[in-house]
Amino acid sequence: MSWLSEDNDEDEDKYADYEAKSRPNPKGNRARTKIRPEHKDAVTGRVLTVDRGRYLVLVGEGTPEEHEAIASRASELRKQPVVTGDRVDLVGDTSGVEGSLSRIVRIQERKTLLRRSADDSDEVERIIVANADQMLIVVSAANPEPRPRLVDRYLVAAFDAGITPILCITKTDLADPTEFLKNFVGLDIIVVQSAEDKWPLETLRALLSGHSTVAVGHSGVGKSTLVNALVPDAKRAIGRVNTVTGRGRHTSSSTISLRVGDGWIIDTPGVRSFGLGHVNPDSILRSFTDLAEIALECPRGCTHLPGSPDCAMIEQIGAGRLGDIGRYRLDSLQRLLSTLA
Ligand SMILES: Nc1nc2c(ncn2[C@@H]2O[C@H](COP(=O)(O)OP(=O)(O)OP(=O)(O)O)[C@@H](O)[C@H]2O)c(=O)[nH]1
Ligand SMILES: [Zn+2]
Repeated sequence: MSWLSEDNDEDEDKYADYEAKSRPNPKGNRARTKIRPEHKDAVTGRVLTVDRGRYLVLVGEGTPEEHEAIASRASELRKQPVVTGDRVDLVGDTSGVEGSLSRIVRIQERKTLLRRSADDSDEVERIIVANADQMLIVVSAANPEPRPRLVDRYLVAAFDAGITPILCITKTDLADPTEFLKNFVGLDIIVVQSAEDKWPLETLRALLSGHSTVAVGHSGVGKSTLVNALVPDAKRAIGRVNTVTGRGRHTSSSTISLRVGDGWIIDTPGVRSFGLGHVNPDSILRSFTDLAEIALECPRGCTHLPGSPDCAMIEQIGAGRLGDIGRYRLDSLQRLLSTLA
């Protein structure tokens, strides 16, 4: 059976007995009394990719027995999405041999969770990736034109999730990114530049080493090109940018984890928007520790946006506290907060 199979539930019969025991009493709404099996023999794995109800899971990571297994999701997890990057417990046939199918019975506690809320272009909230500790925000210097607001949105999502952002600006052979990059000088983030035939592979490998890095970017910015250069076996589809609209075709359709040295890069499909309805402004302020300290003196409910009455940050930074960099940082913070306003 292909793990790309459309049918999510064809393995259910194998577990019919188990299902029957764990189903709630159809008549009542009493709590279930049956104790579920504890799955003591479960093995742990890393979800590499998800495709139509099938999960590709890496089992025995870093051991001589390391292999990929295909899994479905136990019915008791039905309401909980399992996403790329999740650590899961598997039962059943975890051998990974052709036709084998195991079953995810538990999702281990997540260290981070990157989400995007429903918005105009996508009406459901999506969890993009679990357990990433870095976000590589890929943006092109030209073709398509860089959009600071989209980068701001990625930054907000990263700060909110407690994920460290890194900015990678591609296609610097086509345009000078200096002006664009001025938008981000107030942020304490690493910026990497990339150009055709001058891929910053050593720099990126060093940054990715030992981390789980989710790569995000608007379609067509050259993210797949970079990922392919970093992980030559990955063969991520590379699209052509439509020269009329500057938009890339959607060529990569699923989120996938790829190994880069002793780290992981998690490539996501190019997105045009990034809903942030779930984000609390306080979580953004927390990422600016120097400014957060001043904000303690702000009036209750202060939004810190330009024009906020008696905002301590605006007053003190305006008066030179933290110097020039303070002004840039306040600008950046206000821009990020305004994406939520
Ligand atoms: N001039 C130039 N072109 C580049 C560079 N990087 C990528 N490209 C081209 O940009 C186009 C889009 O690249 P992709 O790697 O498919 O872009 P993507 O961001 O993965 O887009 P999706 O797959 O739609 O998410 C391709 O034609 C690439 O050859 C670069 O540094 N300079
Ligand atoms: Zn304030």
